[in-house]
Amino acid sequence: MSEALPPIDTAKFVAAKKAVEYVEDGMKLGLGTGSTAAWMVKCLGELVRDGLNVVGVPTSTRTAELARTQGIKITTLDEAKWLDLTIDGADEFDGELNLIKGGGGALLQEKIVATASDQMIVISDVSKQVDRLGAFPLPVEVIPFGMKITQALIEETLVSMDVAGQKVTPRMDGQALYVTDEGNHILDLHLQRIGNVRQLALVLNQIPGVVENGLFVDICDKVIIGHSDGRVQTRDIVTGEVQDEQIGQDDAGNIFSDIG
Ligand SMILES: O=C[C@H](O)[C@H](O)[C@H](O)COP(=O)(O)O
Repeated sequence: MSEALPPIDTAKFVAAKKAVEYVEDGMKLGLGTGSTAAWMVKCLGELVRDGLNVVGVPTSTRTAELARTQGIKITTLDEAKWLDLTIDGADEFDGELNLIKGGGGALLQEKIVATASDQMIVISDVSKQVDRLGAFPLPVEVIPFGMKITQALIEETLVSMDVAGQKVTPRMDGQALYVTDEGNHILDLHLQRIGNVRQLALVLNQIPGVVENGLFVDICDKVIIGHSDGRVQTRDIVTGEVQDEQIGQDDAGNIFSDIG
């Protein structure tokens, strides 16, 4: 049964629907994490049930569970070795398709998987598009041992780099520290605006105790931006091409999805 979606879900759904058009039979796919990526997994599940043969490497236990319920074959990155395409969401993206990721805590596996892919497509609603990254708190995954020292070293580094804001807060899950799929914690860096994204990404990873940061630089090739009226815009950073189109509408102009 066709069902009209609320505006934010429509934007995510149409971006996801467009992204799976890039999936070809036989591909090895990185499956992202988050509410937008979940739409992509559902759209992919529909194609798989129609006979598409793909194997997916999930970037979190949440995505692995969803992929299984959708009937998508999954494997590990080590088994797959290299991937054709990763499709994932983002918390922010700029004009060069640099990203902030990790709002859902999955940045480490997401970065490993995207880096091990020929291509990364980001799917997003238009609200994540920014001139400069940094309004969204930058997640940094740190090991539990000596976490307070790691936090202090990050704060010192931010001061020395003169990055605006500089408040660092441990991510919580109720009363306890948030624990990632890898058993680590997350520090959220409230920076407001990041001047030199590339430099900050490199410097953060030099600090002992930091496992990975949520800045994705030179990893994303294409962004598909969904709008609540069903329009999608696809921007390719490699070719510079920009394409606009309309996705799935009924006669009354409602965007619909048969995907449960
Ligand atoms: O850790 C989570 C991921 O990086 C997500 O892709 C990101 O937070 C965007 O999630 P959503 O699509 O739910 O906004």
